[in-house]
Amino acid sequence: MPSAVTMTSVSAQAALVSRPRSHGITSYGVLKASSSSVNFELGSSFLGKTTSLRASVTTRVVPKAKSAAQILPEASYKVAVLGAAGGIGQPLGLLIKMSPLVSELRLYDIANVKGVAADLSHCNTPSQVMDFTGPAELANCLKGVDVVVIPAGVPRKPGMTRDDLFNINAGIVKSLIEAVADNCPEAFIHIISNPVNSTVPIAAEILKQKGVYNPKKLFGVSTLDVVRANTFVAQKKDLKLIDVDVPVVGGHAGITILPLLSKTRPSVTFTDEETEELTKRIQNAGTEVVEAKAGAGSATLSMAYAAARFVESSLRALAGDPDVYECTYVQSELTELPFFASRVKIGKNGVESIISSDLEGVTDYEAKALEALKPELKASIEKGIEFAHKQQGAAASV
Ligand SMILES: NC(=O)C1=CN([C@@H]2O[C@H](COP(=O)(O)OP(=O)(O)OC[C@H]3O[C@@H](n4cnc5c(N)ncnc54)[C@H](O)[C@@H]3O)[C@@H](O)[C@H]2O)C=CC1
Ligand SMILES: O=C([O-])CC(=O)C(=O)O
Repeated sequence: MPSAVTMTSVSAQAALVSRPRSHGITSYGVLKASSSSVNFELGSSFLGKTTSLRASVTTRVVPKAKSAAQILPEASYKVAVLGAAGGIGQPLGLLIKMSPLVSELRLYDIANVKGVAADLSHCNTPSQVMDFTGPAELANCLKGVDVVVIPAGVPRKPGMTRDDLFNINAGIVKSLIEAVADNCPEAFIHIISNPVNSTVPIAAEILKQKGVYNPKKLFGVSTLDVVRANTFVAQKKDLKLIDVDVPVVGGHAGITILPLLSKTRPSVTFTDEETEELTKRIQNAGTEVVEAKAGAGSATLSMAYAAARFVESSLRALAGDPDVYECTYVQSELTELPFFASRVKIGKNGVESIISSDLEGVTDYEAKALEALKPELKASIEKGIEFAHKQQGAAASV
């Protein structure tokens, strides 16, 4: 049975909830994307910092006046993590537990989740932690949630590509998405499980088969590519990290990861050698971690950080922040491919618009890299769709 370990402490909440001065949305500043179009002043975050974030997309959005309820938002969102006892799931649970916007943190895994939940529940932050083990408890985990994050599945070992995970992870994602479709079809769905280039199309097909597909609410989490690009560029160019924002488009594997360095904010120039070196490093950063871990898995901590940022952005969008932009892999008409990662504007109902300007006026290097990634990304998308169709055919013939 699912168990709930409640922690309620008004003082804990007061310690965490920031009091934004110029904007109505509470957030913990370090996880906020720096891709907003207005200047924010966030009050004290859980790290006690005041962070000012600069404009970095071209369209200026003027925030509307807020009602009293919006100025003091409550921790009111329910977030489920599927695969919560894993390498990503555990630190991700911790970071979500620290969010002042979350009222319930529901942790699901096929094993070992009870201990993770008991442990996290002792943190004196607003959310209630609940644990759910195994398929029999999955429906209860999902009912009524606002955001579902899926890091369930096996990670790479040295020598493997992300596509080598397809045979195991495709089936895991399929079964979890079926449960999402049955229990919380309105939720934002964040897919972390690799190969993201294929698992997102699988999820879309399963949701279609169930008659509940909403392309605005299905997101492949490619935030880690942006996080890495921002870090590496800031290091290379000796820039203040919080200011740097590099859009990363395409997909989430090898050459399909395309950082648009020419679109870096603040504007910065790169030599051809720097462009080549940074692009390759960003594309191979996952492999860099896989090799350093030498068989013990792939990126977990930086991934949890990136996923928590994407959750936080989604919750701010749900709470009415009019200024939420993230790069994410979604159904898209930006190119001839049906799924493509790019910067999108996220609102209460999911993707509000796909930002096309990042693909305009790119360098020759970027234009060539964009053409070069398309065949691989197309094949990965088709592989996912074909898998979902075959599964449907097999189910129908039983
Ligand atoms: N999108 C991205 O940028 C990134 C994606 N990943 C991917 O995330 C996935 C997870 O990585 P780790 O957490 O390191 O792996 P892990 O093996 O440490 O954890 C995976 C967890 O999933 C659970 N699990 C397996 N089958 C499940 C099912 N049917 N239902 C619920 N839970 C299930 C396992 O029990 C385990 O606790 C991998 O596929 C990895 O490639 C990793 C890093 C970055
Ligand atoms: O490299 C991997 O297998 C995990 C991953 O997607 C990343 O770290 O970007």
